[in-house]
Amino acid sequence: MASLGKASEQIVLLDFLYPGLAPVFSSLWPLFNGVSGIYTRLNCGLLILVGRYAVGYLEALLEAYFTSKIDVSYRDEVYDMLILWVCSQPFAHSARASVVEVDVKLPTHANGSVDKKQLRYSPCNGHSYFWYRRNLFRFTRNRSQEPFGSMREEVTLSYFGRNPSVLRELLSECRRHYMGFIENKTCVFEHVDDRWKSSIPKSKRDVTTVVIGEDVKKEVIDDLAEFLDPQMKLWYSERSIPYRRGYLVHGLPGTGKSSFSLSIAGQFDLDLYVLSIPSLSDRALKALFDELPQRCVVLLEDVDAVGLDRSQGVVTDASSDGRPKRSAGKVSLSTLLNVLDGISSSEGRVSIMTTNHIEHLDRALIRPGRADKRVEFKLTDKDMISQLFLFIYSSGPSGLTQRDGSENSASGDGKVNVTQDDELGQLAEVFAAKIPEFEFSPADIMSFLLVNKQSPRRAVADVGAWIEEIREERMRLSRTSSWELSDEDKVNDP
Ligand SMILES: Nc1ncnc2c1ncn2[C@@H]1O[C@H](COP(=O)(O)OP(=O)(O)OP(=O)(O)O)[C@@H](O)[C@H]1O
Repeated sequence: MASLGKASEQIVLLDFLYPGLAPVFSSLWPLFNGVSGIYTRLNCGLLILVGRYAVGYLEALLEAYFTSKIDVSYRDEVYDMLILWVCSQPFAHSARASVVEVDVKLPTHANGSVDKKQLRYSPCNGHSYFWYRRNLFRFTRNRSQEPFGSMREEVTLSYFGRNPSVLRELLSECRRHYMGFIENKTCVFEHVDDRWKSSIPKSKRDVTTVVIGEDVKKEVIDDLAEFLDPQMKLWYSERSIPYRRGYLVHGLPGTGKSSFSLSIAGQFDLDLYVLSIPSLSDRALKALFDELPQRCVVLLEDVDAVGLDRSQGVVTDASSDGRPKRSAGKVSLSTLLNVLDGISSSEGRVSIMTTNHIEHLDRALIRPGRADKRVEFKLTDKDMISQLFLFIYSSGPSGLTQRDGSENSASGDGKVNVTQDDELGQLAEVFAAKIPEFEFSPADIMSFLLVNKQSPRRAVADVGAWIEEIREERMRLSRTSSWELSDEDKVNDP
């Protein structure tokens, strides 16, 4: 009796502190005191259920009438903007549930160094609350697995208030943060199945660093500058001409086709969307083209891998003129033709198709309108070789020059010796004279020069031996492939 009296005193006290909750306390009291009969337990269960429902109801009420929210599409670049900002905020580091990744988008320090393999934490699978400009926000991110194994994310940003402009302010801040991050970089998008995903932004590559014939370079750049002129869009629309421009860049491997595409995207401050034709299906190609933004460069690599049955739109091993096709891709020619000049194609789009085998392309693909200009990237001539030499050994904008510690060094005292510009010019000429024209690609020459980047004199001295080495290696490779071919013939030959 004494304990019951004490209990009711305490319940009265609790009721005083939390008015209206006396029935709840009196139901729970026996449980805390070990006097838990069946009715008490039932009461508790019921209370928990009602409590849960009430909390859910209150949450829904709060969300419906007192919060503003924005759903952020995982497929959109704004997702990258938000996540980049979130990762830089203190609340991201204290989230109880988070995703950890090696930070591949780490900014490089001013001196060019990077802190290797830093970890990046971002809240995931739950809510995170944070304050921004005296407003309380909630960041919700949930990951789930899609039927075909790919990951899907749902991201929502909400704010406890009814003014949606506060949310937009925060997103503008994320955008500013992101724009600072991609300054002087080219945003490159690659495809994951039928979705675009941004990859690490690449430092803008100056067009002068891609050594091709100056006339070819100038022709393309002038043409593109004219096309992208703000007045041009109107000019095209007044004449009902689709506002698009297409280039076909062909040449042997390693002649700079991809590098040039990246550099012109950077030069005109356009994003680059890269499609590797051999790895695509018709469905994915259509979906990806549908999602291209206005004013961008879309790079279609290895278009010779496209299937060539134009009439049925199915992939076969034969070209439209009946010739056997070297290799058939999963993308049919009809689909590629359709997406290139379909009605829904994005305005202001610049497409660059690259191929190592122009002779395998169907005429329909390279007709004007789809490929307005054809550009051939050639193997190196004397001029290109000496340009590559000067490009490697001249001092860059940072003032960093090559050092020459070779035995032939002018000082001869073992000290590092910087080659003078006029001497460098002479060395470039000697170097170019030693290499036969149109035998090596710029990539071949670059790889040799990079090995000798500390010493232009050693490069000049060793280039003869390198040529012999490459020729022998090519001979060996061609013998191996012809043996493989004859083995295949034997198998096919009954
Ligand atoms: N003309 C060039 N000027 C400067 N560097 C070049 C040039 N061509 C190739 N390189 C260098 O060689 C490498 C490969 O070049 P790139 O990928 O642009 O060639 P590609 O023609 O696209 O080759 P592929 O046909 O095999 O895709 C790059 O690192 C690039 O810097």
